[in-house]
Amino acid sequence: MSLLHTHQLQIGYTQAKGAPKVLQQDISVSLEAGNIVSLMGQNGVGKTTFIKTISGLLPPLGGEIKYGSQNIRKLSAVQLASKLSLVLTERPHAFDLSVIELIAIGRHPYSSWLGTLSKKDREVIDWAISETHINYIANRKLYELSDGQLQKVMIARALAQETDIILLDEPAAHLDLHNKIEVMMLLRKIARQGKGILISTHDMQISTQLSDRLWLFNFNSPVQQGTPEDLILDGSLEKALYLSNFGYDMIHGAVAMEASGPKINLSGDPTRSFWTTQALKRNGFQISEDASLSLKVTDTNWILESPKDKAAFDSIEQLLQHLQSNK
Ligand SMILES: Nc1ncnc2c1ncn2[C@@H]1O[C@H](COP(=O)(O)OP(=O)(O)OP(=O)(O)O)[C@@H](O)[C@H]1O
Repeated sequence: MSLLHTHQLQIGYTQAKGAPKVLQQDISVSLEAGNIVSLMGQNGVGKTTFIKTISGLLPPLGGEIKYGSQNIRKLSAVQLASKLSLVLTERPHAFDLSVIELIAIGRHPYSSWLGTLSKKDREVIDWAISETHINYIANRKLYELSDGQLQKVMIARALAQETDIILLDEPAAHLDLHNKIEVMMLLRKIARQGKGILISTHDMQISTQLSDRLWLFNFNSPVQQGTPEDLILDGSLEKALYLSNFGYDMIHGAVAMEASGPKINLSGDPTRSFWTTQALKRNGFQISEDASLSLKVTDTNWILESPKDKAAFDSIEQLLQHLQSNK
């Protein structure tokens, strides 16, 4: 079921001289219930402008935005707030509020005209706080929070809004790895309950591991869409992110380190070999089966063998020191 779709949407902004500047055009996409979509593209390609346009903060320059069967233009601000929640990177203005007060604002579309919270409102607020693991900061003021803590609070507020659609602009920008994984798992769980989640991100883990689909914004060419794996295999992701020049290693999701130094034939435990390979390549060594120098990675050590010599090392650091001194 499509929760949100755009038809030939044109996005951009109005310049000081008054003429509109088009950033992207002919965007026809659909956000389905139960799906996570990542919006990707280079800096300045128009991702935030798109998110702001579909959430009604910026006017479209052309085309159509529909929530279900309703055109966005027919929806009041309160109606829109009951359909979508938005997590932007900007810090909220009301910095003197406490965390719990900010999250309670997410209940605004449902609370009475006096703003009084019902029992249900309180339950939902408690649920949002507990799902995002922010109980320990619930009574702090927003100005007391770190960037990462604030980011989780903004996600909690979006959850408390209980909308079918959640739009997030760079949700992991300030999160450490633990918190990023926690948020990723939470978004996955919520999506599978039937929500549609759109994330604008530069994070490869979020876009390729978590997302069901990618929408790729390019400069001077149409938006591409598909499952992450298809767009990786046909080269679209690499092209959209201008990674071809760097020899981006799409298997490991990392820059392929160019090496032209001595060759080493490496074998052994896969995990330990993976990290050994990374350290060797960073130091200029090539991994090759036709090398006279062989390295066996065991559970406990690293055994280096040349036609003349054999030595064992207890750590990658020791191995590197030996290799560097004999280069
Ligand atoms: N009101 C405005 N006035 C002038 N330029 C603007 C305005 N709004 C957006 N832009 C420009 O439009 C381009 C797209 O901005 P946008 O923030 O949508 O990009 P983005 O894809 O989200 O980039 P990033 O990955 O860096 O966050 C940028 O070059 C930005 O400077």
